[in-house]
Amino acid sequence: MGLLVVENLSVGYEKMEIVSGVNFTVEKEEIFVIVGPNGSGKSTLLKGLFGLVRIFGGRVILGGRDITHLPPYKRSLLGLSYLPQLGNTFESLTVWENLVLAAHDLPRDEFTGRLENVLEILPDIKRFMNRKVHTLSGGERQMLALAMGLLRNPFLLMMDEPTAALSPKLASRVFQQVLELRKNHGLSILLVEQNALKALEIGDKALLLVSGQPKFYGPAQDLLKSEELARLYLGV
Ligand SMILES: Nc1ncnc2c1ncn2[C@@H]1O[C@H](COP(=O)(O)OP(=O)(O)OP(=O)(O)O)[C@@H](O)[C@H]1O
Repeated sequence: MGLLVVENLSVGYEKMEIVSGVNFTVEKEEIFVIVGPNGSGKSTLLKGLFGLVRIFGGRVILGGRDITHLPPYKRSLLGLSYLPQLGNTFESLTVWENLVLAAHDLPRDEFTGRLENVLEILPDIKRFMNRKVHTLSGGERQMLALAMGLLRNPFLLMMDEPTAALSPKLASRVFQQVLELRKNHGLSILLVEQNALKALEIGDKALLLVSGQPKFYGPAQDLLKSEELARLYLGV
């Protein structure tokens, strides 16, 4: 049994089904990559896994438990963490205030210890702890969003295009961090990426979505090697 099992899942908005009939499994300590052209439904699928959009059919099983219809906060308490592409921080508040908010529903006495762990993983945050978020660079904001996700001690971290709007150098750092989170902290990571080539290089398994339909599911290396799919859909 995988850590996250997605069975014949279809998701969308109101009357519109956007993603249809998706099946995949994410194992412990696996990096799972979702790629596909613009508008193919990658973000919608991720939102579906976190309970933020309408489920049209299928099931989502986390650690053996059916979470298909659980609200997001309950999924979060079960160890699933979701970093959205936009609006993942509170701009007019300081970094410290954002971290406190991210942990608002956790036991108070756990906050200090968890924050220490997170600052060990992302020490750079200490440098801008008292700054307002709107004064941070794109890379610093992304780091804060990651810290907010990690504070919740997830075992499965879902990231929606964490390298969007970052320079190639900072994007490489994010990919490096993803590898370290797996290696040093045993996390599983589900990564939606525009930067398909780089993401597939660090990924174990991959799903290719095209117009809401799964076109490929299997080892990430196989997708990279498939000249036809890579050329047609990933611009490789
Ligand atoms: N709130 C919404 N209501 C209705 N349709 C939406 C909503 N959000 C997204 N869509 C539509 O769903 C489709 C899939 O969008 P989605 O953002 O999931 O794609 P994506 O693969 O993540 O795209 P990108 O790579 O450009 O971020 C698009 O046609 C989009 O216009």
